[in-house]
Amino acid sequence: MKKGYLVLENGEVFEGVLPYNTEATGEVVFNTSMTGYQEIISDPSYAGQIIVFCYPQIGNYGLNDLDSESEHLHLHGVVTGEQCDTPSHYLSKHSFASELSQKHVPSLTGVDTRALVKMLRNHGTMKGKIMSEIPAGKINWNEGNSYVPTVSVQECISYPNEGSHIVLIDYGYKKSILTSLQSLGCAVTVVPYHTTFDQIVNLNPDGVVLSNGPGDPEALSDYYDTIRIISETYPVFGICLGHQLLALAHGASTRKLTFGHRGSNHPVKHVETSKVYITSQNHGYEVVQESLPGTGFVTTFINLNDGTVEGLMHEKFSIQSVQFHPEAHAGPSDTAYLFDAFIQQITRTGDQHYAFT
Ligand SMILES: NC(=O)CC[C@H](N)C(=O)O
Repeated sequence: MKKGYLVLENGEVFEGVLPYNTEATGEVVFNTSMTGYQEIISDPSYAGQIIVFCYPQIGNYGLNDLDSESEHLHLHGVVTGEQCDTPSHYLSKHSFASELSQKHVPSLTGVDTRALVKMLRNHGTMKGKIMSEIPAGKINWNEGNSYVPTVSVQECISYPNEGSHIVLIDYGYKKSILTSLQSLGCAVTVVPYHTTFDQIVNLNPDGVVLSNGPGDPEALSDYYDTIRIISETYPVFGICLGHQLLALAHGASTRKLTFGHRGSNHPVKHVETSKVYITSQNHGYEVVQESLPGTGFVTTFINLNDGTVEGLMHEKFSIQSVQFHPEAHAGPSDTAYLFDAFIQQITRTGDQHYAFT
């Protein structure tokens, strides 16, 4: 295999090998999950990013036909310590390396990921390039931060069912959000990120879910007004990017975390009950706690590692949101009950503020 390099914005270079010859540019982020690499690489929220896997060997149980979170891979690249090319699992259909090469995702392996992650933790997330040679001249680091249009559906897609009708606004939704709603009997209509309020009214939903998605939530500022009106009209549940957008739409602010939360074991505390849940997370931005007074939002969950906001509930409107992933995949399903709580909230009349406990 050919030598390759991860060249970082701060000038640091990490050497590895290129399983095949490709180049990539993206925001270099790390994920601490020990398992779940198939779900992680297929999560559309990673669009525009190069994922460094902290776990030393990736690929040993292969990839199957069930666990992908989207049909296409939207991430820009993958960095690993070691890739296993001889997977062993009864459901395995192909190897990690073959999935990446077939779907044209650049990867670099044989990298000292421990040193790389330590550096990212100290210096913060930064851009990087996977390259076959270290360039002599200056690198152009300008890359877009607006990946939602590339991952969202182009047209509405309906999934009929007997129960409540949920409109899922797609900023890059994970399949598990759809299946979590379907498993509760919900009929789901997935709609593009730019769907107008009137178009949503025409769909006559019982509730609206705002999905996860890639990039800086402020890149979607054109849609704050629509999101605010939707959330003042229908019961709404926001997940990750959806949570950030709800906060922004109601006047709160967001900011970038130094190195983000990406992994399958992030502890959060439910403020009202002090119960602790282990959650799946993948985000680089946070809702700023100090920006919440006056917005009508109260904090429902906090992250026990760094005290950041992990959940919100509106005092007046039927709005709940979480920064973590109740659909799990990859990760524990401790908070899967939140989908159920949302549907119960919709079906109860006159009880807008069903507590998420
Ligand atoms: N998974 C997500 O929805 C991520 C939200 C946002 N792109 C962030 O990184 O914070």
